[in-house]
Amino acid sequence: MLEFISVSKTYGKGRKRREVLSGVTLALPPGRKIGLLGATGAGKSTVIRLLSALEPPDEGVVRVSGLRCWPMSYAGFLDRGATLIQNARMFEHMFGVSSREVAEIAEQLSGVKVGKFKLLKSYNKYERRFLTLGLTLSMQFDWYFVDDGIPPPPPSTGALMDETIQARFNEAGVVWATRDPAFLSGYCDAGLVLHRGALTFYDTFDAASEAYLKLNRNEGTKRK
Ligand SMILES: Nc1ncnc2c1ncn2[C@@H]1O[C@H](COP(=O)(O)OP(=O)(O)OP(=O)(O)O)[C@@H](O)[C@H]1O
Repeated sequence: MLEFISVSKTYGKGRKRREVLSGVTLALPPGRKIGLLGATGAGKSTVIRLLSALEPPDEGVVRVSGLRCWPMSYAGFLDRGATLIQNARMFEHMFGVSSREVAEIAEQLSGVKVGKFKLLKSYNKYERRFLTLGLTLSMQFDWYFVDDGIPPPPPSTGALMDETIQARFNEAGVVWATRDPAFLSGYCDAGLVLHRGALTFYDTFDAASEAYLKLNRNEGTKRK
């Protein structure tokens, strides 16, 4: 379970004050594929950062059972001044997994020729992006988060990367943020709708899409 208990989050002050979440309480069941729907600027990225613990709430508590991964496109967990195996050792330290296995999986998924003493900052940006994604997918988490999209996989190992993403996601809960419900239809089996500080869970993705589209239509009518 991943829970928000009376969670509030606000940016800015005075006229620039922007309340993204206003006292939200909800529980996300484990193992579900949850589409997070919100208009541009509604706060989807903020919700993803709160869910994945990259950012704390101003008020309230985020409670989780199981291991949370960082968002799929996040690279801030890497030490660019260290080698791949040194980064993998951090995984061993934090999660108790084998660093050798982590490094091997990351290398295989990335399709990058890894140098034993080569620091991550010495790879080119594509190689580093592929190694980052490889490390992210090197172990199984209980929750995954996608903000809009997954970074494009390397051409040489794209199929293996896609297969691995599918396998990891199948064994976990996923929260995937998008503005466009059509993009996630057929994949998600539950939904969250974010609108003006309120975040609502729907037990089916169709119900969430319908509620989201209705809110957008109403906003459109108000603006006319
Ligand atoms: N670190 C920050 N400091 C100040 N304001 C912020 C910060 N992060 C987000 N905001 C503001 O909070 C609001 C929600 O931003 P957020 O990026 O979470 O929305 P979003 O739904 O992901 O947007 P988009 O669909 O454009 O990606 C926006 O008004 C944004 O300007």
